[in-house]
Amino acid sequence: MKIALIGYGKMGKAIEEIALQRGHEIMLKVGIENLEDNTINNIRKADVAIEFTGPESAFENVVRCMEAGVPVVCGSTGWLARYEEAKNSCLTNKSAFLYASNFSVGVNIFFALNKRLAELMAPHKEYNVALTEIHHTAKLDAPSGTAITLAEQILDKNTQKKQWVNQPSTQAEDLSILSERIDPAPGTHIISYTSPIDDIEIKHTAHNRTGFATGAVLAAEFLHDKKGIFSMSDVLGI
Ligand SMILES: NC(=O)C1=CN([C@@H]2O[C@H](COP(=O)(O)OP(=O)(O)OC[C@H]3O[C@@H](n4cnc5c(N)ncnc54)[C@H](OP(=O)(O)O)[C@@H]3O)[C@@H](O)[C@H]2O)C=CC1
Ligand SMILES: O=C(O)C1=N[C@H](C(=O)O)C[C@H](O)C1
Repeated sequence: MKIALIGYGKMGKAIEEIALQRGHEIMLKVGIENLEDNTINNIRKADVAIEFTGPESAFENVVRCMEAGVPVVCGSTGWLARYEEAKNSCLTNKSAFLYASNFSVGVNIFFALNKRLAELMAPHKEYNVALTEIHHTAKLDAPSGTAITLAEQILDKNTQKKQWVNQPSTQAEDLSILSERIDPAPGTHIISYTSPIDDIEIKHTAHNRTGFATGAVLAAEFLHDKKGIFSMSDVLGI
C-alpha cells in the first residue's frame, strides 16, 4: 500500500518503521516543516492516510483526506467534539474513516474487559469506581482519549455515575479521572473499584509505542479498500 503519513512526530516515526517492515511504501510525510505538501492532490496519490498530529489539527486533516476520497485512519486524541462532523464528511464524500483512541491490541482487549467488569459491578453499589491515566509530559490533552473511551464504557453500564470529571470528586454521580504526567510513560490506564471491604483493579501498561503503531498499520490495511465508518472492533473482530 502507498501510505500518506500526516504527522511525523513520535507516532508518525513509529508507524513509518512498522509500515516499512510490513512492505508498505510511505509516499507522503507531512510535518510542521512541510505543511505546504498537505494538499488534496498529494493525498490523492495514496491508498490510505494515517493521521497522528494532535488535538488542534486532526479534524482539518481528516476532512482533507475525505475530500481527497482517501480512506483515513486517525489516532489523534482531544478533538472529539468534532467527531460527528467528521463522520458526516466521510459519508458525504463516500470515503472511509477509522478513529480509535487507542490502536493497541492489548488496550482493545482491555476495553472488552472493562465493559464486562462494569456490567458485573453495576448491581454492587458499595463499590466506587475511578480511573487513573499516566502519560509523558509532552502529552497535550487530558484526560487521555483512552481514558475517555473507558469512562464512557463505564457510564454506559453504571447507573450511579452520571458524568466523568477530570479531577478527584466526592460526588457519587461523578466518575473521577485522574491524569498524571510522568516521563517517559507511553500510556498507563487503571480502573479501580474500591469498597470498605476490598478493592478490584484492572490495569494496562504500554511499555513503548510499538503496539499503537502496529495497530494503526493493521487498521490502514483493513481500511484501504473500504467505504464507510469503522472501529478497531471491526479490525480485530472483538
Ligand atoms: N490512538 C492511539 O493509539 C494513539 C494516539 N496518540 C495521539 O496521537 C497524537 C500524536 O501523538 P505523538 O506522535 O505522540 O505527538 P508528537 O507531538 O510527537 O507528534 C505530532 C506531530 O505532528 C506535528 N503537527 C502538528 N500540527 C500539524 C499539522 N497541522 N500538520 C502536520 N503535522 C502537524 C507536530 O509538530 P510540532 O511538534 O512541531 O507541533 C508533531 O511533530 C496525539 O493526539 C496523541 O494523543 C498517541 C499515541 C497512540
Ligand atoms: O499521547 C499519547 O502518547 C497517547 N495518547 C492516546 C490517548 O490519549 O489515549 C493513546 C495512548 O495512551 C498514548
